[in-house]
Amino acid sequence: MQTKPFRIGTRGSRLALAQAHETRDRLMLAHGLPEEMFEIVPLSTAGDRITDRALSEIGGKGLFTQELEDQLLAGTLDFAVHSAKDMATRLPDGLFLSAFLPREDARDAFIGGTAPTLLALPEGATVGSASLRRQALIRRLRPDINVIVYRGLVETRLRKLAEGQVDGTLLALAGLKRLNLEGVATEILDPTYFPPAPAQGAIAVESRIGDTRIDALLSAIDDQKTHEAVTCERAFLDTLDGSCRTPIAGYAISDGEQISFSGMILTPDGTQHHRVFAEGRAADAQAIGARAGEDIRADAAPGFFSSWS
Ligand SMILES: NCc1[nH]cc(CCC(=O)O)c1CC(=O)O
Repeated sequence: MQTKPFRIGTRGSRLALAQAHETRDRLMLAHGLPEEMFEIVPLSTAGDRITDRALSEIGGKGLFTQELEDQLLAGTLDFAVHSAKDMATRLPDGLFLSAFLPREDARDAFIGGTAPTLLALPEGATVGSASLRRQALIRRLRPDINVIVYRGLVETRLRKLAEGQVDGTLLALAGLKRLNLEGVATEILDPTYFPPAPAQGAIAVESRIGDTRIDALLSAIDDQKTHEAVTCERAFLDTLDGSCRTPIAGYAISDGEQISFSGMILTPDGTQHHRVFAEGRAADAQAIGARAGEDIRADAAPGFFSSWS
């Protein structure tokens, strides 16, 4: 009988803490365990400390996860809770994504200052986003808009908007909902023309391969449909580029039997894009995503990827 509390690693941002708490609450409910059996351990990561440069410039997704992963491997954490979207597609040896919580709304939200919708913004308006996917999608729809790099916590970005530094910004609706801030959204973007990032809206739990005690704990809260959808989207991303240096969107829906996937790649200036659609058995989620990545790569002209540099 386990007596020491399980140690749950998380980043220290309000969004990360909300996600760690949701995971803990689900585990308490699933196993009938008291709160004292879980200790939430917030850690500051390099990605949290460096907020003035684009992620793609400073080394990508690993910056948000390395401290947590080091402590998982050292055994000082039992598992870590992450936004699945922030996870690199290749994890350090010995670790895996063991569970996914039921997905929150995967769509992007527009938060407008000077106009309520992206299309209603005045000519030449400034929109803040650090995501290459959002930047490219904005430029595709509104080439006149001046897109500026805009990083930091959800709260910081909303403050800059309130101060008038930008005319609007984009955030994942999922993050806003988890912070009880969805009321700030002035438009919810249709995934058909503004497709979300792979794994957006999903919470992933990372743990050690072969830790059967933790596997048994976490399997009770794993949502199979989310697991399948995110597996498909991450396989697509991995086939194209596991980092966050390229504008890539991917969104899958699984009903537990069948999965359907749509993906999109863009040039950073938004002038060119390609789309792919795929469907098949949910059990083949990984292969379907990987195949869709190969198909879209074959469809793009040879110069498409090299023009990104
Ligand atoms: N890259 C930061 C990040 N990682 C996950 C979310 C939102 C929550 C989610 O997608 O699950 C955000 C902020 C945002 O994109 O608005």
